[in-house]
Amino acid sequence: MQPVRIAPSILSADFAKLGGEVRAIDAAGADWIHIDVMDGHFVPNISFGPAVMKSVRGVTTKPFDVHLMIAPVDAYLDAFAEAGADCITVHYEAGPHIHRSLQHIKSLGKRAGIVICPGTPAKMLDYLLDMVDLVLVMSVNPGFGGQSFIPSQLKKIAAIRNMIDKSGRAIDLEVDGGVDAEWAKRCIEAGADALVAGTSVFRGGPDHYAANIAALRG
Ligand SMILES: O=C(CO)[C@H](O)[C@H](O)COP(=O)(O)O
Repeated sequence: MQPVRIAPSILSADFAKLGGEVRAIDAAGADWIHIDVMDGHFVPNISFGPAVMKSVRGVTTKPFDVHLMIAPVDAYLDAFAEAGADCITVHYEAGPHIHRSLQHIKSLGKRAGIVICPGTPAKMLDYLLDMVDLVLVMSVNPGFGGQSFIPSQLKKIAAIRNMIDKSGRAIDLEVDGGVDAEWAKRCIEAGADALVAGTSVFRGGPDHYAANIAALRG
C-alpha cells in the first residue's frame, strides 16, 4: 500500500482568496487538490464549475482530484478534463450508465474514479473495479462540508480494501467527509490510502495548514 495522500477540499477555502488558498495548501504539503463540484440537483448545494477550477489550475502543479456531484454527469466530463482535471470521479448513484461515464473519462486520458454514498454497498463495485483508478468512499452524505464522519463506513472501507487487493490492480482508496486526525487514523487502519479533508485542513487559517495536514498523516 502507498503512504497516505492528503487531498484538501477547497470547498472549505476562503473563496475570496481562492488562488492564494490553493498555493497555501500546496506549500503546506497537500498531495492532491480536491475539487468538490455540486450541482444543486444531485446534492442540495451548489459550489463551482469548470471556469473556477481552470482559474486556479495555473497556481499549482499538484494533481486536481475532481469529485463531480452532478446528475446527469456525462455532458460535463469534457469541460472538466479541459479545465485541468487529473482524476475525475463520478457517483455510482448519479445515473444508470456509470460504466459509460467511466469509459468516457478514460477516453479523455484522465484517471477515472467511482464514488459511493454512505448508503451504497461495496458490492456495487464488483463490475467496475477493472476500469477505475480510484474508489472514493463518502463518509458523510454529499453536499456540505463540516459534517460528522459516519462510523459504519469504516467497515465498507475495509471491505473495499479487500476487493482492491484481490483485484491485483493499483487502485487508490480515498475517503471523504468528516475526516479529522482521529478518523484519519481509523480510515488508514481500515485500508484507506488517500484522505479528503476540508474543515480539518483549513481550520485556523494558512499558518495552520502544514500542521493540520501533518496531523492527518498521523
Ligand atoms: O465532498 C464533500 C461534501 O460533499 C467534502 O469534500 C467533504 O465533506 C469534506 O469536507 P469536511 O472535511 O469539512 O467534511
